[in-house]
Amino acid sequence: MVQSSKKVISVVPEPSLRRMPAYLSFSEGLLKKGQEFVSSTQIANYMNIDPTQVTKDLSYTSIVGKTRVGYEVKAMVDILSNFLGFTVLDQAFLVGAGSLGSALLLDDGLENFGLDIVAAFDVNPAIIGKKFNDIEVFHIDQFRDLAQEMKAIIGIITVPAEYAQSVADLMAAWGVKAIWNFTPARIKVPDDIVVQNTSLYANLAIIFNKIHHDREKEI
Ligand SMILES: NC(=O)c1ccc[n+]([C@@H]2O[C@H](COP(=O)([O-])OP(=O)(O)OC[C@H]3O[C@@H](n4cnc5c(N)ncnc54)[C@H](O)[C@@H]3O)[C@@H](O)[C@H]2O)c1
Repeated sequence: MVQSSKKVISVVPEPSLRRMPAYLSFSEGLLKKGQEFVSSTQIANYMNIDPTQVTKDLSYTSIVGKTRVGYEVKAMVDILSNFLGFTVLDQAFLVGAGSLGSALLLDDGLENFGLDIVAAFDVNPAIIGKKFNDIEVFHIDQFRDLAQEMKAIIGIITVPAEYAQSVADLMAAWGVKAIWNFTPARIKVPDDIVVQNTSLYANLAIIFNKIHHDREKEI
């Protein structure tokens, strides 16, 4: 079999992608302090990982290190924020403007990471018509019409778990490309829709597991 010498552009492994926002935040800090170059060892020490892992992760991007000096900090900030999609704003809808949903609507930080929530939906008459951070909450029955008008491509689900699938169906029928699901329910959507499940509680379970394990070791 003839091996092609052409470089294959590979899909970035999820663990590498998960580390990249931390590389970005670290290099932004260095840039503020006026540091021009950073080595993979310095990044690795900050991250508490091996320098070869840093080099491997960054090799998925177009960042190129220079022998002896390392990576140029400004280029790292620019390339990583582009690579992670943080420099382009993508529009999103949020369904379920209760305590978690409204907190997300009030979070200005999401825009810095490329997420622009343009409208929210709920079924509670006490919430409909309210604005959080200038984002209006509409009745869910208005979803189809407003989706047509606003053309958001990301759907955020923050409803009680039992309604997650029906909301996901509505979003899929409209044509979102990705769903950020904060509910503990596992939703089913067509394969071409990206689904990311996020749970603070899962992280809490890891914390508890670790501290309980350490406590057992002490006994
Ligand atoms: N991922 C996490 O870390 C995390 C953290 C907190 C809560 N949650 C989950 O997020 C969800 C919301 O939690 P919460 O504490 O904000 O609850 P909440 O009750 O405060 O808010 C839920 C909102 O959804 C609305 N709603 C209900 N059915 C709807 C429907 N069919 N269409 C549109 N809106 C509808 C309700 O009126 C309410 O405003 C739950 O599934 C919860 O388990 C996840």
